[in-house]
Amino acid sequence: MPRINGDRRLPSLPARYDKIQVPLWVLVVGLVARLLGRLVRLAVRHPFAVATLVIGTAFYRSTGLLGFGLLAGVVVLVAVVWRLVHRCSFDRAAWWAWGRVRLAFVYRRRWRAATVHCGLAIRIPASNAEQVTFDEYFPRIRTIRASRTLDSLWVELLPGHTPETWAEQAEALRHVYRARACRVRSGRVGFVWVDFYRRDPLAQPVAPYPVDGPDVPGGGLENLAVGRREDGRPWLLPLRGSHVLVAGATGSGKGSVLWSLIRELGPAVRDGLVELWVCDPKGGMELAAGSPLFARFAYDLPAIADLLDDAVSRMRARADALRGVARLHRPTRDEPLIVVVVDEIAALTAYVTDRDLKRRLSASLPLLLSQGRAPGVVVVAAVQDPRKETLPFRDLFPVRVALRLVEAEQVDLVLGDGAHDKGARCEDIPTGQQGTGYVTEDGAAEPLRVRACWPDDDEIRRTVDRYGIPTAEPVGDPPALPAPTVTQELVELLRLRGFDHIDALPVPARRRRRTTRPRARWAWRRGSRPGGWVPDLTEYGNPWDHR
Ligand SMILES: Nc1ncnc2c1ncn2[C@@H]1O[C@H](COP(=O)(O)OP(=O)(O)OP(=O)(O)O)[C@@H](O)[C@H]1O
Repeated sequence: MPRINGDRRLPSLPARYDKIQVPLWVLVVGLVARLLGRLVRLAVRHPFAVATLVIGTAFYRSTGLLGFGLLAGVVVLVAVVWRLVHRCSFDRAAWWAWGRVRLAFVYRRRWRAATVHCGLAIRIPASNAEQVTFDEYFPRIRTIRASRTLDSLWVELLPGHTPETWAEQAEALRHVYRARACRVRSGRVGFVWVDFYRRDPLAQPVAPYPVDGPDVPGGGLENLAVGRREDGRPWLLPLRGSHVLVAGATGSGKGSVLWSLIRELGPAVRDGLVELWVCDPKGGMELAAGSPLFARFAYDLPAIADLLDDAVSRMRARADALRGVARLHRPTRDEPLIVVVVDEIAALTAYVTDRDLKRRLSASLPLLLSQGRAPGVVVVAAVQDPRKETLPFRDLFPVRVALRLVEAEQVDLVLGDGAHDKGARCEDIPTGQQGTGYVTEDGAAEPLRVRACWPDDDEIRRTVDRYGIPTAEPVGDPPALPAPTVTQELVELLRLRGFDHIDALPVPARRRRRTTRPRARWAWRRGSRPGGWVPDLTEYGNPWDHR
């Protein structure tokens, strides 16, 4: 009769182990050896802490409390002098020491319980006939990096675990350690970084970084420092050889990302290595302030279509010239990097009603996005609604930034599938934290939380004054004339040209009422200006044209 279990043997049943009688001295020697082994292991793993403890105890025993206090005073004095002389190395050492303290007293203290309760430890049943037991395996913390904002633990994965296993438990770990946030980043194979954030470095607006001089973070067109990362380091955006899409609901701060980028390009614009071709389909309101920095600036649809067609022509000419010479264009003064900036790209794709314009725009934009990277014509675009119907060629942008979004589903549309599950909660970004968002970086599996710098109007003005090109001519309707300064000479000149009286000008109704006020008329007749009253002649047109 065939056996139910085939030819396999039955698993062995737990059985009572034989007891071995050992002499007492063997037991004592064994325990002492074990204790010594643990001490040696402790000294090897924590040499600094053990050395401090040993030296401190020895000093205390040989000199007493006074000597020990003196030693502590000398240590503090050395630390203060060190900090004053070389702040950078002092900070590094201080954060290192602080990290060790937190590792010992915060993380290691609750580590075993935390990993068991979050399902990150492995328990294998090892019961025998006498007792129910488990063999437990805990993930090991290999090292810690502490900084002002976060503690990063470098953890060795147990067999069968992946970075995703840990990412799923990030929220539970956050609560165990009372952290503001916990994120998991994959590291080398078999390891993960578990970041516990104590403070939010992005809570306050980020001041713009210097763009000139020795303190410039990043460097080059591959690393433009446009904001701050959650770990406190500068957020570096690659531009050369890439296209950048910034998606965010209205008022989420897309403008600050665009302005930070434009500001960072200021020195390269001044040196002639970059040309900014800017399209502002929202009527030029957002970006017009920077027009002296722009080689081309268009804010009505026909002008934008012309600009994009010209960009395609330049791209094709360059591609012909570079064929067989280089695989990626290197910006020079003769052939600068062309950065096409488009604020609200949906206005060029989804909301155009004119058929001809629509045809031209829907041909040029995908061409630039699919072929412009290598010949040095890159596109930086902002969009409010990232859905496929609004932006059909969204996937052609290698670098995508998601600011505050209206719906959770939009996160994956911008950053790629699974980004929301990996922690990019763009719908939870507070409305008051404009410029905050998530970005996926090359090689990083998890989205990175960032906040764009906030260049205010004064900073934009300073940038324009410093790096603007005086010859730049805007494309589109001519700009409004600046209000002329009304001086006595101007009034005399107007009289000479046939205007005997200021009332003879073609005054609009509202103005006429104002200029006929007795005080104002008196002032004009006397040829002086009453304090604080500056007549605005803009509505008259250019006074030099009145003949
Ligand atoms: N990085 C930032 N830091 C602090 N405040 C910011 C930042 N970015 C924007 N703001 C504030 O938010 C306001 C709206 O920003 P912005 O105009 O850039 O939004 P937007 O996304 O471009 O909106 P829309 O799509 O409606 O033009 C700004 O006027 C400014 O006060």
